Amino acid sequence: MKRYLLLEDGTTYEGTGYGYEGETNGEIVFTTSMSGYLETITDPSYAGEILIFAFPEIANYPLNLEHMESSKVQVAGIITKDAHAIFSGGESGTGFNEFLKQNMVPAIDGIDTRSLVEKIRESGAIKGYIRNKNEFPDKFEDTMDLDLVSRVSIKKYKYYNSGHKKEILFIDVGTKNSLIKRLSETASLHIVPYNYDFFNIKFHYDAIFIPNGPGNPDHSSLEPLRAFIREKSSSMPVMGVCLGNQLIALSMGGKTEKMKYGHRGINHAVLIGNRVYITSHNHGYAVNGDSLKGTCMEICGTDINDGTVEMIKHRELPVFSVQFHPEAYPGPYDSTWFFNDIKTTLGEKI
Ligand SMILES: NC(=O)CC[C@H](N)C(=O)O
Repeated sequence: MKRYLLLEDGTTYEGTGYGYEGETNGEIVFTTSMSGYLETITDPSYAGEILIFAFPEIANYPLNLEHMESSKVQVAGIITKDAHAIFSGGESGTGFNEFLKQNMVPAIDGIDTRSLVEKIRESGAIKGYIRNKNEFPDKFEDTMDLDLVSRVSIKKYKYYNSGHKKEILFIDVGTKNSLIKRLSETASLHIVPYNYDFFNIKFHYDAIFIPNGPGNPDHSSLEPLRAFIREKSSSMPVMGVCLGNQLIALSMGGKTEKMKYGHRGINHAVLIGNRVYITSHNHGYAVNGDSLKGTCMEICGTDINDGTVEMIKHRELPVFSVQFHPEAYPGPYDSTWFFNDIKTTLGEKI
């Protein structure tokens, strides 16, 4: 079945449709990961985004549903060069095509993803539609302006007792399962929605953690959360990953900005101190380094290729966060020391 990718700049790409038969729209972004396709498409940070796999062969190994990073596929759509879409097998017995149908996510294959990625590298992330007809919509919606966190955040408080005495207030702005798993190796978790009644919390907790999540970190719906981080950071450890890192920077008087086309992939080199770590990335926004001047936060890690701020910490207090993904999934384990830092911050032995 023919399907079309329609871009805001007037370009049309024709391909073969697979997955769900409806249409979709979003910001078109690309990942350079060669593996971990299931972990990637189920990461809630991708809400509102149509994902191009820059690596040509995708879904060429079976789905193992245990590797899902949330309960469903979160990308708005998928663009591939050569997806092994009907490949079935593995524990689930479900092929990629069938899985995307069940998850109501449209995909398009046979696209010249190399030229598309080059276009985005030149002009920046672009809005687009995947449609069954070659007909441009009246308007290209800016999905990054939407309150995406409300779509993916947990709806009700949940206690995750991992047998550890220390307790973390884990604010779910769109977490990946692997982050919950990694943190639960250090503490029990009070997992709360992003819009929880933060100033009336009755239970005890020793630290706050804010994970990854979709959309613009400066969105107005996140202001009560930023105010809470601002207030609590003077009295207890606050740590974060990706969206969490951006929210901490904003809370402390810094600014964030939209990147030209973001970082999405699993081999981004980050310099921290005098060491380079190969890290997993998925971000379209970044902390503006200059905006931290005169604040209590300092930059302690940057991306080697473009200087993007990748780690910040408080000059005096135990408040620190990373833009990259130390939990990997998918990605290399170079930066798992981040979880040891959390452990020692909580007074636990490594
Ligand atoms: N993975 C994330 O947490 C992404 C954070 C934010 N939505 C961004 O794109 O930069």
